[in-house]
Amino acid sequence: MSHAAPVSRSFSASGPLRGRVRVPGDKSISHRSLMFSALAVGESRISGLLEGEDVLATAAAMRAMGADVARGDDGIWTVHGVGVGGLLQPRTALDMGNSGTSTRLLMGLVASHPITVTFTGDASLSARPMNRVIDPLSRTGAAFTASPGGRLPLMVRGLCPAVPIEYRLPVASAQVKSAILLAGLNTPGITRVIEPVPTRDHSERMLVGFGAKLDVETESDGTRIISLHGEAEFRPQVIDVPGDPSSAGFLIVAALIVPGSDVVVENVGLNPTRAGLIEILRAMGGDITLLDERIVGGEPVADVAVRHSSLTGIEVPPEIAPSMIDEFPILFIAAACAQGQTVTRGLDELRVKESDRISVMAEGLAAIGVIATETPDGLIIQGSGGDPLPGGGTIASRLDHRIAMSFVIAGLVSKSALTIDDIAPIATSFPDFFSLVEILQNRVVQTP
Ligand SMILES: O=C(O)C1=C[C@@H](OP(=O)(O)O)[C@@H](O)[C@H](O)C1
Ligand SMILES: C=C(OP(=O)(O)O)C(=O)O
Repeated sequence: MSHAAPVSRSFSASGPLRGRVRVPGDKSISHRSLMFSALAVGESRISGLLEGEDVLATAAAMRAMGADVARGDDGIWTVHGVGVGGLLQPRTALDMGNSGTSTRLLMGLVASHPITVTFTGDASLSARPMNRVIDPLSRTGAAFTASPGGRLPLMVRGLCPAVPIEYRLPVASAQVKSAILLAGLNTPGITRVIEPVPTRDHSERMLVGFGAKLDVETESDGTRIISLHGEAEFRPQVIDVPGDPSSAGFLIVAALIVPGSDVVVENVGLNPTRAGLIEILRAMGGDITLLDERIVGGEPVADVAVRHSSLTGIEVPPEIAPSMIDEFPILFIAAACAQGQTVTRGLDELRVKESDRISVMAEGLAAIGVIATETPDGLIIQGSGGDPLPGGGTIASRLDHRIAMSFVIAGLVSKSALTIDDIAPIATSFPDFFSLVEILQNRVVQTP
């Protein structure tokens, strides 16, 4: 599932953004909906599934391991699962494309099944660290043969029955936490993950929804102890996937920085473990109101009303990072438009995403005339005080959807057009991105 040829495109200053748009389904919840439904015996139905390339890679992998996964003409996905412990040996290597979540969570699932699976991916995914899951999963008895540095391509030989482990996370990572819990599903006894810094909790919520017995204790310092009872039996579910707050973030920041904008982004998931961006943008002076707060698919959701605002730079507290980890690239664009300086730190994890998001954003901001200083674990950005950004440069998106989308939004407030060398990666998480931006610009909808 490697990308098509690079698609370069230029972006220039936009008129006000106005209107209402609905963001597509949450990527994290979409991956988990497919994986968990594939472990239930019977038919699960999923509406609002994100149909981005990353999630389609998960769908293909679950099919290759025996589940029946199909999309109806009404957009509802049905999955007939094989049962916990029932995953089959795939005939070929599983191509995970650009998706870290698919790879790491599936490595966990495979680890406790009696199958051997090779995972491959694109150049970005093949540069990302997998030892963070190989190390704990090896303790369950699974065997790994990885490329140098614990990279893809790699092979997992699962062990059944596997050994239940207790593991304290050395990095704040929902992917590592989830990989261990998923290995625990087909393992006798209790698998325990100790999470000193809370990360997104979609796995915990959904595992309980599918019928797993899982207990979470929170200690006085915020450490979470998650205990999963193994040999679970999953019941099929009807799932309504809420909208993706990480995708919404691009449209929310666009409305804040493009003068005259007044936008409602509908159906935004606001799980507290994902809602850091809105908190920080409000602290910067963003006019953001939550409308019609409700529960969708067991998750808090609201429509988010946003008006153009004068933003002020702030120091972003590092503790908030896990709840907005994928939103830092677009926060940096908001900071570039704010009055004064924005300081971020504690963002080491950004260096191991689809690209090194600290240095790639620093390089891109420099290319469009924004002063940004790279530190070992963050960026310090001097804002324009609401003036247009100079623009004019060319941005290397480096197979990273969030870098590409962040600079599309920067282009909307740039004096001279900026060029992005490759916008194709946007399809990994937000295939409708351009249509939604164009709807808000009241332009004719065009696909790139
Ligand atoms: O569990 C998940 O669905 C995800 C966890 C995060 O990764 P890490 O766990 O590596 O921080 C996030 O960046 C990724 O987009 C999705
Ligand atoms: C980091 C991301 O995804 P993944 O790790 O699944 O590739 C992301 O979507 O920003």
